[in-house]
Amino acid sequence: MMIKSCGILHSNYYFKKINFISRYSTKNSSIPIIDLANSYDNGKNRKELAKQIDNICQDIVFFIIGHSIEENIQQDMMKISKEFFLQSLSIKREISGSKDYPYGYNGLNDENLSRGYDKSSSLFLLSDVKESFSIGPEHDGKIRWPRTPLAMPSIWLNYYKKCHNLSKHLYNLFALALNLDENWFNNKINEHRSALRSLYYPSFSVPLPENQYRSSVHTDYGSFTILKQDSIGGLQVQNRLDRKWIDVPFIENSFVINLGDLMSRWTNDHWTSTPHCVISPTSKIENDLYPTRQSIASFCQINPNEIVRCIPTCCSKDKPVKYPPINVWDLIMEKYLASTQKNN
Ligand SMILES: O=C(O)CCC(=O)C(=O)O
Ligand SMILES: [Fe+2]
Repeated sequence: MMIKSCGILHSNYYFKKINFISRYSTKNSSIPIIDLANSYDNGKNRKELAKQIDNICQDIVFFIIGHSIEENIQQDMMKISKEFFLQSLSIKREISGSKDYPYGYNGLNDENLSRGYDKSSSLFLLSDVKESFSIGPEHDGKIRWPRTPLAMPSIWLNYYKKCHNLSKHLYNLFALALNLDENWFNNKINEHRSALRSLYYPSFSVPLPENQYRSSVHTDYGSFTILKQDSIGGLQVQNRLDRKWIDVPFIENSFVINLGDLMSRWTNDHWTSTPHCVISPTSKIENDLYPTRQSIASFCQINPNEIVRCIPTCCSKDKPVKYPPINVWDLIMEKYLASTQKNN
């Protein structure tokens, strides 16, 4: 219904408070779901949503729905990645990472993410039971693609572009949530080094030992991660307030957003990066195997030469700066080399 007052037309809808947040709750967890659909065209909505994002980021990860990445594009990405992983090891090993090219293929036992997170407890852990393939941005030199599948470059680059566009929207919301100008992050991501990584956790027939994970406990290195997972489960995150580990369920056509280490540094721990891991499945499927699992992580990184220091709105006399300024790429490489033990 339209209301006419003082010559200005308003619709009732305009005044209605939009509910952006719902929650996925189980007996021992509750994870917020943010619907972005109404946040694209309307600045007022973005500000309203940003206030709620500030509260959520002080606590835990969140899901996003109503985002801009079409479902068929997500499915193509999962499908072509699976085709890649099901090839012979020799083809996959043709593109492997190094200090100078921290992308490409990592096979079973090539990585232990907890080594870059908690050196002491990682000594007891065996390597992660997973495979991965990663790329960096096109503007950072030539991407090394596997020989096959032939359609991989076009599908991956399309997905990469979509994630970057979505990340720009999320950066704007995070800036508003931190009482900054909406564009505050723009000049920090114009030469970004965001990485796209597809993960494949193979099936197995006997339970993994207690000291082995599919992905061991870690925090991500960049600003935040846009994570797509399949319906198999296993992802767990640690709640900031009570430090409890909770399962992250599968929600169709959603992404999990978890904050990385740069957010802790920028915000002086007002928000912190979320420790997470992937545990092995507890039940077998028909063919007497524990099921495979797939996920796609888009790690949103900033310009490599950027110095990250506390955001002015996050420190005061009562909240002195905790972290010294740091060059971003140094921090990322330190963690990458620790978890992969690649020193050349
Ligand atoms: O596979 C997942 O769901 C999570 C993977 C992950 O946390 C990572 O690669 O950093
Ligand atoms: Fe992660």
